Amino acid sequence: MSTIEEAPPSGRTEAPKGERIADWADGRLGIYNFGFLARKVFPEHWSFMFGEIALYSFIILILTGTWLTLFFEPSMAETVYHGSYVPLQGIPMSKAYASTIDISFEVRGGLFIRQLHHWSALTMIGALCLHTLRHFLTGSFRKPREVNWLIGFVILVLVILEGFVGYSLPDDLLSGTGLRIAEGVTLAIPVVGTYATMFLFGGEYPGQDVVPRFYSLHILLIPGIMLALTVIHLILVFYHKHTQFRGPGRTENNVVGQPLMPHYTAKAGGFFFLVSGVLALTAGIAQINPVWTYGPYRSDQISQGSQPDWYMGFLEGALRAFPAWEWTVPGGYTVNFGVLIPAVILPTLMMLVLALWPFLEAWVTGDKDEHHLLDRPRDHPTRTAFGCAFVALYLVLLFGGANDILAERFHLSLNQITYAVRIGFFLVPALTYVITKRICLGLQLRDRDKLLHGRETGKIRRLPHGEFVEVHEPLDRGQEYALLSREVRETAPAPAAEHDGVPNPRARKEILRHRLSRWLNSGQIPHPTPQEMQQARAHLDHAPDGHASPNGHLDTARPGALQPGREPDQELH
Ligand code: HEM
Ligand code: HEM
Repeated sequence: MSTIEEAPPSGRTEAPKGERIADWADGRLGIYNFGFLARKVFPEHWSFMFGEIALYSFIILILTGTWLTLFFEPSMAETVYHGSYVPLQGIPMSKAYASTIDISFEVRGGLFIRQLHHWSALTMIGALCLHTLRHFLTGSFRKPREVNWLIGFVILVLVILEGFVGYSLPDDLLSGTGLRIAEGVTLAIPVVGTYATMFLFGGEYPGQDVVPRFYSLHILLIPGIMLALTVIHLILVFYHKHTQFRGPGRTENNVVGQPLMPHYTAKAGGFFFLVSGVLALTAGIAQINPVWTYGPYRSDQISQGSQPDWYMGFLEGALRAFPAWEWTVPGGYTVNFGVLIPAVILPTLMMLVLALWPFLEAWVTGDKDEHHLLDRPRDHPTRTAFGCAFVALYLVLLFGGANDILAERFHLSLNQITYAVRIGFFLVPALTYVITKRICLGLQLRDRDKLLHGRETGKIRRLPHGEFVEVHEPLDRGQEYALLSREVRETAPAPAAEHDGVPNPRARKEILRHRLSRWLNSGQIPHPTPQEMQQARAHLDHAPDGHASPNGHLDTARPGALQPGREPDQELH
């Protein structure tokens, strides 16, 4: 006979407290509808962390910047310094400069927060440049992410502007020198330059308005737009889902990785504290922008060895290296090419290429497909070489911006450095292009070699007849798949000169496209054929001392077919 035992009454008449709070919130905010976000999948790769570093530095900038607003006085009204920094005692200066000195020496923790703000700014811009480079080199900007690339690009321009504007706020001799250059550059813009300068400075340079104006831009307008764009940027990353590198089980239709809750949240949270910790440590021990040593700004003075923050250095270099060309237009107007070309036209062209690259590439390749799998930089040698040449050009100009420091430290002639920068401007990017392309081709050949002959293990064996051989191990199935799944791109066909006896009206445009597409797709080492793979495998299997291949035939026609089951989670597009 069986008895039914009833559980003793728990005494609980309502749901647990946590559930009640959740129900309460759901009734008002509909939070249960967002449950799917918890299962959002994030693939893992070290290069994805640059965006996170930028985000965390931005958060620290907002926090430290808000703190600085409590003590900084954005005014160019004159005051006389009577604070604790003796060398500046009794010196007239603007209130902006005096308040920056006070933040540094009078306010408790002020110097630390100022330095944390400045180091976070430098780190954020550095991380964003690497973030941009990683997207460029892996082709993540292709359809459907072109708009997100453009949004990112606008953020990049804004953050550089924000950095420059913030750097100008303390009104010290160094930042004033930077502002003086900005004035010169604005003046060099034909037709509107003079009006734009008057508008910017509220009259003749330096005037009384520039610091309060820059202050509004720095704490309100620019960070406000940046924040809004960053939110849209991240929503779009969620919406498009993340890209991923090729590998077993990874297709154009899924994302394989760790879910947002709890893995990614825990990891990202830890990483936030790590980034903050490193920034705080740097701010605590590494001095940056010691404005008290420069003194207040005076338009008749300039300090020796003036250098902007690193991200503005390329403009400085371009200005220093460009010849002082001028052209006086009939009527008595002077066009200052020596400033206009290096400081306005050159950076605008560089920025345009960067902003429009996804659209140029899509037009040249005629590719209308969505891409969620990333290219390895070596597999797209022309794009990679172009990106590296771009970085090389930037670095040459950055180097040129430090010509006085280099001349002084290394006892070189300033003029020789300037000539080296002029030659390097053309030569270094061209050499970088050629060398990078060769490296990419070499790496592709190595991949092919690995597929056909296995991985070199570094183990040397002696055969019975005395010969020494290196043991080659076949790649495991996952590695083999990742290498073989590389996309083979096709070149746009050469256009016909005429159709049915009628000249093709779009022939010139199509020829241009065909040539560009040939250039862009050049340097693709073909995959080994199935016969080559079979022969190589047979050879490896029977090699005197190689390991037997564990692999059977690799089915590359079904990319999703290989599911090693190592990854914990996946999401479909
Ligand atoms: C991406 C965002 C930002 C960047 C790149 C940035 C950059 C900078 C830089 C380089 C300085 C000069 C620091 C120095 O004196 O050594 C500065 C100063 C300043 N920033 Fe920011 N900033 C950002 C956001 C903000 C925000 C959001 C606020 C306020 C809400 C803010 C408030 C200030 C103030 C008050 C100063 C003047 C104080 C001083 O120079 O010590 N900043 N900023
Ligand atoms: C405040 C500035 C920015 C923040 C906080 C930010 C953050 C992020 C994060 C966290 C991701 C996902 C992780 C990753 O793929 O690395 C991402 C993706 C992306 N970012 Fe940014 N980003 C910023 C600026 C930029 C810039 C300057 C560009 C390029 C010009 C850019 C282009 C992209 C693209 C195309 C993706 C999608 C790629 C993918 O899904 O794999 N972002 N961003």
